Amino acid sequence: MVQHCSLSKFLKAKNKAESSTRAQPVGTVKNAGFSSGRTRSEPCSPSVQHRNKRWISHCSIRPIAISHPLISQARLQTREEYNRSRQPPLSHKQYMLRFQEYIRLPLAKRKFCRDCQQLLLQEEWTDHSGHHVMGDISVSHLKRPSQLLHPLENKKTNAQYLFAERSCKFLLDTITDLGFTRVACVGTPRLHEWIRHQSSENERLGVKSLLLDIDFRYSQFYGEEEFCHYNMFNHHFFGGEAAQSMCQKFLEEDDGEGVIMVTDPPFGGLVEPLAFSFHRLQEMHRGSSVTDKCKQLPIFWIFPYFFESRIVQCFPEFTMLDYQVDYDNHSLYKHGKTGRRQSPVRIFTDLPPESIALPEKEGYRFCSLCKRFVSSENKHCDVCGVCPSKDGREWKHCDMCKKCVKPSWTHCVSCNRCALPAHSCSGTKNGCFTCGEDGHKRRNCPHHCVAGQGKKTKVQVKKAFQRSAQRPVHITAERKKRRKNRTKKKPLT
Ligand SMILES: C[S@@+](CC[C@H](N)C(=O)[O-])C[C@H]1O[C@@H](n2cnc3c(N)ncnc32)[C@H](O)[C@@H]1O
Ligand SMILES: [Zn+2]
Ligand SMILES: [Zn+2]
Ligand SMILES: [Zn+2]
Ligand SMILES: [Zn+2]
Ligand SMILES: [Zn+2]
Repeated sequence: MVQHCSLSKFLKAKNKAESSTRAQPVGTVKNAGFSSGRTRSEPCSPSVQHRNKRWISHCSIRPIAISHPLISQARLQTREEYNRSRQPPLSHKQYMLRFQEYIRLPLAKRKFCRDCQQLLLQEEWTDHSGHHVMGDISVSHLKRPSQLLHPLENKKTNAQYLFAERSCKFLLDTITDLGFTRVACVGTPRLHEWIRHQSSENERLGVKSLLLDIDFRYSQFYGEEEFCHYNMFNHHFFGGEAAQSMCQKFLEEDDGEGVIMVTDPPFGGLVEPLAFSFHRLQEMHRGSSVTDKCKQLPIFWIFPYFFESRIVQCFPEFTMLDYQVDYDNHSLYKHGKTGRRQSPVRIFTDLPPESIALPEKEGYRFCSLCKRFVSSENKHCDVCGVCPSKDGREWKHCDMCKKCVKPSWTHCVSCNRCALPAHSCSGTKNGCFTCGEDGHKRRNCPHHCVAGQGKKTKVQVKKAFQRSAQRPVHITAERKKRRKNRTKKKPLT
């Protein structure tokens, strides 16, 4: 393992990194939170389905608008009004006052409404009669809100896939091995609570965590120094300047040393707007210090491996680790052992890969030629000079294609490339025209820009962000159907 001093040397050296583009001022965003257009005392449906729908609609992540010359003032105003109407009924401060009142209640009086996803004070019980109400909410429940709250379930926008303990443990062990003492958890509520839990059990660990997430339910459990209601698709702090400066203070503490950001965005999200926000968080971390411009906030960005080229376009210094991130509530994204599917979710980082030891007891090994830890099946190819596998299986070298390919592919003479034996030689019927892979079309191809355009400029990234911010709200039934088919379980090909 590379020592901590070499890590900081590395960080210094690489921080000649591009200074990212200044964001357009964020105008309006679609809000998330408890508000459903009804007041807290109005009854709400007890059905689980209804509950999920309600949360999904409030936590949908499509970034709406930034100030833009093509968006009329009137339209911006309408959106602002709409967003105001979606604000949660209480402020973060008010939720905290409620929480203090709540923890003073005896255990028998601590109730939680599962339909409304809300901690209940005694005077609210009658409003929730007929709802699914849990009693005896203990301190350990309150310390593990991600286990109490129902994961949001909208597959397209805001599915809350929560880390399995194995992944939380791996992430925290790695973070502490690398010498970090503060973690900005962007969209990683379970990691945040794991860090807080472990740090309270073991004082010597001493790792602090700040959660930034759009899921406003967490403000019932965490104070303003532990949680910011944040939209990572347009770098918007719902709590305004106060919340933003809380985050800045956290990032700048200890002169910006010892802090890392870990993010696990919803996979349906576009890479560019996310990268845009992460660059802005890095700017916040650099703060106003003129002397130490080279200091950069390191990132663990957790995302599926097939987004590698897109992420690398936005963060050229990032590499992908072989570690397979595992989730509790996603049957597809499980660590592969004994016939289970392998998880396609990986960690992208600007830290040197050789500094991140992957657990040997899970089959990872160090490749001294690639100078990084790789999965057990990922065999080094002497021709390509790398351990080539992306999906964790052993890939094979094709002399005709001059690269390593998936084990299930064979070389097709008419297409002059490797593909699945059952592929259609016209090349375009089912798969992607650019890379030939099934499961997506050319416009969504993660290799598309690499093949066609090369690295994206900051202006292109910014434009993509703006375009995504202006997309219409509606999705046609046809598009919905296509997406549904795409997300159906598919075996590895
Ligand atoms: C795939 S889950 C990751 C959870 C993580 N694996 C964990 O266990 O801690 C995505 C997370 O991002 C949050 N999220 C979704 N859209 C967001 C947005 N626009 N801004 C900030 N957070 C968002 C969700 O609430 C959720 O917590
Ligand atoms: Zn209720
Ligand atoms: Zn290798
Ligand atoms: Zn090869
Ligand atoms: Zn081939
Ligand atoms: Zn062919």
